[in-house]
Amino acid sequence: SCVHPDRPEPLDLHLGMFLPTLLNQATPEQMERFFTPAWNLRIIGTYAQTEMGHGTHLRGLETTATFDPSTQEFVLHSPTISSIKWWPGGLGKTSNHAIVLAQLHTQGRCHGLHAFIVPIRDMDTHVPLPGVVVGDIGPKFGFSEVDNGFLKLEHVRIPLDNMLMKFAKVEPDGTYVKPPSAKLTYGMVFIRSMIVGQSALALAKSCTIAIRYSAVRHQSELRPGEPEPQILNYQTQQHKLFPVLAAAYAFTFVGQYMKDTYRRISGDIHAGDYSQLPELHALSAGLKAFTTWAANAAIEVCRMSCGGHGYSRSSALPDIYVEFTPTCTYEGENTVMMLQTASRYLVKSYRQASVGQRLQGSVSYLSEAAAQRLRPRPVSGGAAPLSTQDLLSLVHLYQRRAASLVELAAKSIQQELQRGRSQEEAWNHSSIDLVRASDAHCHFVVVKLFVDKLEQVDDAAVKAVLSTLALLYALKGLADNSGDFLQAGLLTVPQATRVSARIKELLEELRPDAVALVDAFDLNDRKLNSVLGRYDGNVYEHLYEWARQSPLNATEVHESFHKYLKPLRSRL
Ligand SMILES: CCCCC/C=C\C/C=C\C/C=C\C=C\C(=O)SCCNC(=O)CCNC(=O)[C@H](O)C(C)(C)COP(=O)(O)OP(=O)(O)OC[C@H]1O[C@@H](n2cnc3c(N)ncnc32)[C@H](O)[C@@H]1OP(=O)(O)O
Ligand SMILES: Cc1cc2nc3c(=O)[nH]c(=O)nc-3n(C[C@H](O)[C@H](O)[C@H](O)COP(=O)(O)OP(=O)(O)OC[C@H]3O[C@@H](n4cnc5c(N)ncnc54)[C@H](O)[C@@H]3O)c2cc1C
Repeated sequence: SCVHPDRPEPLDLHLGMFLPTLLNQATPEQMERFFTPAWNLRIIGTYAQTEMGHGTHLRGLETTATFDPSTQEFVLHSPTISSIKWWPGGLGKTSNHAIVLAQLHTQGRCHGLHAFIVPIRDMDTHVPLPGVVVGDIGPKFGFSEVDNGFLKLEHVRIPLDNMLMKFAKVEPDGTYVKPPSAKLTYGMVFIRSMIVGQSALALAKSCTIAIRYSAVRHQSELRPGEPEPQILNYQTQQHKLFPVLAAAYAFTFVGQYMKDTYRRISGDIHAGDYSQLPELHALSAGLKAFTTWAANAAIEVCRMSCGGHGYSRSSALPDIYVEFTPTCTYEGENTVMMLQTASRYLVKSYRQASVGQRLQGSVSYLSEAAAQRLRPRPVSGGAAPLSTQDLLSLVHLYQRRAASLVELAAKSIQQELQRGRSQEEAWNHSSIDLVRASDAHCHFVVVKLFVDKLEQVDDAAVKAVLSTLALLYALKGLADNSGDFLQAGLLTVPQATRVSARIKELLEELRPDAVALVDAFDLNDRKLNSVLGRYDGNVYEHLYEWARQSPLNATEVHESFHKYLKPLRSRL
């Protein structure tokens, strides 16, 4: 990042996971011994959890850490080819330490996954230590700046005090002391919470580039005989880009909320109050999946809306995509995260609400829905009147859609059980519904947070344009998911038609402010690194200059002419 901020780099894992894991799971003595040198880059670490055979299924990880009381050491070992640690960033060539997640064995019993600090390279020569086989996993889709690596441990011995023991402990005689909560050793909640903000940044960069370029690009004919219009004047171009702009603002507010919530709840956890950990896990897992999936798709929309020049690396959009897309996989594969939110939180909350429990936090609406189910349904049974102007009524609509889909998933599980399926099979045969329920829950949270944020805006003009963006975000989501709302009886076909018409009006309303709204992200040219997204709009001259710098243009006649073309001609 000394060359360019935001590009992935080998130290990302050291900064983004190694240090935070020490902060969350090291004892004060371990902080002294490891954090200080790690902060000064004497120790450079990574977070080695995933193995060749397992990434999602943590309980299936095979690396072992066996306590040897005779020497007061743990023996770290990779017992199978599939147990080789695979993927950790900075592992291949950069790190000299790793936090290794391994199955802890002591006094003949396995106590599950725990974290161990394992030196892997000599601190002075950087040569791999005895018993350590380490290297890079080879070229990837992107992330070429990062040495994602493999690590094979052959009976490597580390001191007892290298197990991160803030929560769980192993006594010198090998006695295992349980953590106050088994959930504390999972980790990853911090980085998932941070990724929500990364989704917002990726969206802000992409729509800044695409909207600025769409304001300077003139193409085709809108009215015969008139000059070629800005492509931003085409309704289809607005329909592609303005919802992305709205999502960029929405996710910025959600990212701030996620950071604040993480800070608040992790403070409670450090004070010994674990009661909010399930909400934090469910929210961070769900919003990480929801925002990265949405941003991943939107970056491609922005690239394609720039035509051929969008495909050029000069636009920066290919790099933004290649660097962002693994967020849908790492830190918890998105489908699995959505299932976590649904199975470990939403369905559990639905069942609690169904027996009259008053729920708090982001699922409090499920209590309302449960109470609603007990009240007699209105005879009409039809959808409530729809306002395409009133944001609060739209928030309520999203809330009811989420409640409906959570109920649908819970009932699906019930029906599968009644068909005689086992618990596990019943859940698996309802997993499509579970993912839909999580998606709808997260969508409601995003819409609600966007509207809540407007209450904090004092400037009338800013509030007006943000309200227009919030309306567009909510109505576009309603149109894109109209099946859910129709199926839940929350929308009629005439209302869906009105929504489409209102979206067109909002696109027109936003057109005059579109460039100002992306300028407001205040992403300077160095951060954007995009010829198409330049603040001065001077695209063509800089595009030509950028091409001229291409290494292929270092010589007028490329050596390939003499090496291949000319000899080929002589043989024809
Ligand atoms: C600083 C800004 C960032 C800039 C960038 C910096 C760095 C770059 C960072 C990242 C990119 C590069 C690196 C990427 C790193 C990685 O990818 S690290 C590896 C990530 N791997 C995963 O996330 C694994 C995903 N799998 C799992 O989490 C578990 O297998 C899963 C939860 C899916 C299932 O585990 P299992 O043991 O089967 O649990 P259960 O489903 O049975 O649940 C048991 C209970 O535990 C609760 N729980 C589960 N996970 C957590 C958690 N993380 N936190 C808290 N609680 C958790 C769950 O709710 C259950 O609770 P109940 O029993 O229901 O009460
Ligand atoms: C760029 C990059 C950087 C990474 N950096 C690190 C790192 O620094 N440290 C580290 O430890 N790891 C790292 N990883 C690994 C990453 O965490 C894993 O790839 C991720 O957790 C997914 O696990 P997996 O690859 O085993 O995929 P799998 O879990 O095998 O997923 C494959 C498919 O199976 C599906 N699936 C799996 N389980 C279930 C289920 N229970 N229900 C339904 N469907 C399921 C998934 O949805 C997916 O479609 C990195 C990965 C990438 C791409």
